[in-house]
Amino acid sequence: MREPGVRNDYHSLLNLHHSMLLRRSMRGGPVPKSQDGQAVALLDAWPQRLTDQRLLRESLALVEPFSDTAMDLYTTLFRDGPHLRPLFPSSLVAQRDHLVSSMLRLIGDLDKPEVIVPFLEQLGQAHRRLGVRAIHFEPFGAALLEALRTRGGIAWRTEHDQAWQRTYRFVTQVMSNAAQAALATPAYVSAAVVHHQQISSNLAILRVRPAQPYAYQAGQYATLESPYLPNTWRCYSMANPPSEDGLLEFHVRATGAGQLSDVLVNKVNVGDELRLGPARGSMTLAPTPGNGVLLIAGGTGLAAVRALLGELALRPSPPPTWLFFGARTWGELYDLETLEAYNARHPWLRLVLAIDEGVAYPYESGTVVDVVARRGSWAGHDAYLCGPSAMVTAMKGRLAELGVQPDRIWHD
Ligand SMILES: NC(=O)C1=CN([C@@H]2O[C@H](COP(=O)(O)OP(=O)(O)OC[C@H]3O[C@@H](n4cnc5c(N)ncnc54)[C@H](O)[C@@H]3O)[C@@H](O)[C@H]2O)C=CC1
Repeated sequence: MREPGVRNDYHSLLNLHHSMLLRRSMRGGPVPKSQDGQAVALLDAWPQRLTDQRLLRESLALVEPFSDTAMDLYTTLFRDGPHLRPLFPSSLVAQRDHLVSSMLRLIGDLDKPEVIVPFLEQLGQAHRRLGVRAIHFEPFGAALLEALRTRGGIAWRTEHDQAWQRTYRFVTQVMSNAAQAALATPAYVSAAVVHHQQISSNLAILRVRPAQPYAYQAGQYATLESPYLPNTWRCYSMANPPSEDGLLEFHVRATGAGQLSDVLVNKVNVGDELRLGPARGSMTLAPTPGNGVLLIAGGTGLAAVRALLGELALRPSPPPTWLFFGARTWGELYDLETLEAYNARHPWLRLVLAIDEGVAYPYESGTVVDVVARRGSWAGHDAYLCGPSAMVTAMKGRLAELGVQPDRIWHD
């Protein structure tokens, strides 16, 4: 293990290098602005991409369980480069799961450049927040290959190795190009917590004031990090549309001890600082002329839906809108005062509240999916869904059966 001072020197040098690139970009130096042409060139330079996809799929069977291989990768990486350890969260479990799901997604979609390039570009930009730079890709790649070869054993073939090497080169080039193109925009802004309301033991509403103007649209989400849990970033939707006071509201459910959500609900308080990554997500309002709007929220998925509702209320003549909000129990239906105030003020809005089991008038009984479906056809509506992924998947299927055109359904 090296001394903390050595680590700090290492990271200071990297920061210096980063500032130099930034200055060069501001002077109009050779820092790429658009990545589209670069990505096309990288794809053209990789003619055996589909064969490599087949080889990667085949190789996965040799290194099962892949989550263990990923953990071997981190062991090798920190053995050879202990100075890299501070770039990662103290618990590697979520990090490993994220890596595994990103790699499986990458392999599954290698034949779809229109999906994979934006995915990698976003990943490249997101890694800036963690202090990851192009220089770190080489030791990571070496550790990845060592982990694959060791686990693959005698069944590991040269073809598998080469396919992984070509893929990794493509991935890191797209990621570094995207990170460089984003150099002039901050990787994150700090934000002060100005309001923390504990709704229940595992649910809180936070309001934060970013230290500088923060651009986003209603329906988008941001990644958050707290100094109480360094290097762990999680996504939360802004629950309000952009407002003049610049405040952002987040709804957070604690899902497990030691997770960021737990820290945000149970530890963070007014006056604490958070870090806020750039806004992401495509679930923004794009009303089809003449259509009604269907807003559907499950649990804290209410956040994004409430921002969309706030945005609709700012428009001169909002379309007829239904808002369905479902929670497991009566006690978990939160933020009702705000929703009921909107409902009372706006004749174009109809609010329906649902709880999974039991009947508690005026709430409807059943999952939000069942309660929406119970009303019959939803033809002529644009639908916006936010909540647990099982709810979103089930709702998408039901809405398609109930007359909503698939391209008129939004979710993130
Ligand atoms: N906090 C935030 O800003 C955001 C949260 N989310 C996601 O929303 C989810 C909220 O979680 P919880 O509040 O714990 O919700 P939950 O698990 O308590 O479920 C809320 C409601 O969703 C419906 N639902 C859940 N599973 C369903 C299924 N399999 N089929 C049909 N309906 C189902 C039910 O009506 C249920 O009462 C999380 O997965 C979170 O990732 C999504 C976007 C933003």
